[in-house]
Parts: sequence; structure tokens; C-alpha cells
Amino acid sequence: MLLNNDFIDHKKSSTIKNDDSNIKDNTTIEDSSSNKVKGRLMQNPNKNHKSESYDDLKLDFSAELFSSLENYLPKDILNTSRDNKVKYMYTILHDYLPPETQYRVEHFEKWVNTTNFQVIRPTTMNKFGVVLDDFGFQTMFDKLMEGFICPLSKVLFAKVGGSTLDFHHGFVVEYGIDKDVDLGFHVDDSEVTLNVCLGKQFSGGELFFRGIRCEKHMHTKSHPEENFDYFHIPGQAVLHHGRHRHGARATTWGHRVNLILWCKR
Ligand SMILES: O=C(O)CCC(=O)C(=O)O
Ligand SMILES: [Fe+2]
Repeated sequence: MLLNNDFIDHKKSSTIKNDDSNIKDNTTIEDSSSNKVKGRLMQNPNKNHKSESYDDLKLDFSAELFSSLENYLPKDILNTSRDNKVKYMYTILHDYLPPETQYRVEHFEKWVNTTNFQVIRPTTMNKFGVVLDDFGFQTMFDKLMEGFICPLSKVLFAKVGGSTLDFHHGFVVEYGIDKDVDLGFHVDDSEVTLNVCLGKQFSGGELFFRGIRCEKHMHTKSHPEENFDYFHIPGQAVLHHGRHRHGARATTWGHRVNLILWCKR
């Protein structure tokens, strides 16, 4: 599942009210006249609903994501125009992944490196990068996991309890000159992983995937159809099964910073 980021000005979202019960989350949305409204998703998808296609729109997040999220819209939004649904969903997505987050993460990473502050490195494989959960990101990650990753994982990663994720390990990884170069072949210590490319300019750094395996079969051969390279693009993210074997190729030029959220239960 790929997620992406460069579209509508969410402040233009119109005021939308609804009184559905069975509400998953209360996200405050600000419209152009600064009225506070609630953007909400249902706890369970509407199974009888056939989602619209959003392929023809130039969206900030992938069209597929909008089609999936549509099933979780409250009834009174579900029956409105496609434009209205897009605005409503976009506002919720924007709230969970605000662009400011990217700057906060980068700033924190720089501060750690310039002050030589002692931090726990995210995994035994990284010499650079820092764990963010302990530095004020806990609530934001809780919200991101609960309101955004769980609904998607419930559908995409049901076998590993996608909807019951309740623990996360969030960190940034950094690659480039004087930083890490690449990342070896591994599986994550997670059920589901969100990997967001924060920037900046770089060459290389592709993720190579080699099929899902349990711990015991981690080193078995992959089949050709399991081999897949994912090219990072700043502002885009990939959500993958934690046991999907992968690694990151060398960042051959520039500076790459990614935000990783390992979600567990
Ligand atoms: O460098 C990347 O984008 C991947 C990082 C990763 O796989 C991890 O930290 O588990
Ligand atoms: Fe990983």
C-alpha cells in the first residue's frame, strides 16, 4: 500500500456535520471560516458499500487509499458527492500526517547530532537515526496508529491482527555521506510497518522486498514473483507486513531521512 502527499488545501474543506454513533475517532477539522468541525471514521467498514474510484484525480495520497477509507465514512458523508467525500477524507488524512511533522522530526534529528546527545538508536542495524517515542511523539504516533494504520491494516493485514495493533516503536533513519549507507536484509520486529520518506534529495536507497516469511524461514530462497523494488519519494509512504523480508540499497548521493513506525500488538 503506497501513500502519497501533495494536493488540496485542507483549509478549503467545507463544514460537515454528522450525528452517527459508532464513531472511531474525533478529529478536529478547521474550515475556511475557522469553524471547528469533526472529521470522523466509523469503527467498522460498511460492507455493502461499493467505493468510488479516485484514479482520475491528482491526489496527495493514493487513490486506492481513498477508495479503502470511503468504506469507513459516516453514513451522511457516504451519501454525498465524490468531491465532498474526497475533502472529508483528505482532511482526516492531513490531520494524521501533517507536513509540520516532517519538520519536527528533522529538527529533532539535527539537534541530536549537533549536540551529541546520547540517544537510543532505533535498531541494532542503524548507527544514525533516533527513537522518537520518548521525545514527544508518543501521542502523535498513538493517533496515527489508531486512526490511520489500524483501519487500513484491518483490511490489508488481517491475519496478523491488523486492527488490534496497540504498541509502536517510532524512529527516523538517516542515510548519506557520514551517515548510514544502506540497510541489510531483515524482517522488522513488528506486525505492520509504516515507512514514510521525509526527504530530502538523494539517489538510490530503494527498498528491496523478498517475500513474507516467519522467523524460522527467514533465510529461505525467494521466488522471482516475490522480488520487488520500491523507490522512495519524499512525501510518500509504504505500509508493509512486518515479516515482509526487505533491506535498503545504498544511498549513493545526497541525504535520505525516513520515518519508520513499527506497529505491534
Ligand atoms: O531505510 C529504509 O527505508 C528502511 C528502514 C527499515 O527497513 C527499518 O528500519 O526497519
Ligand atoms: Fe525494516
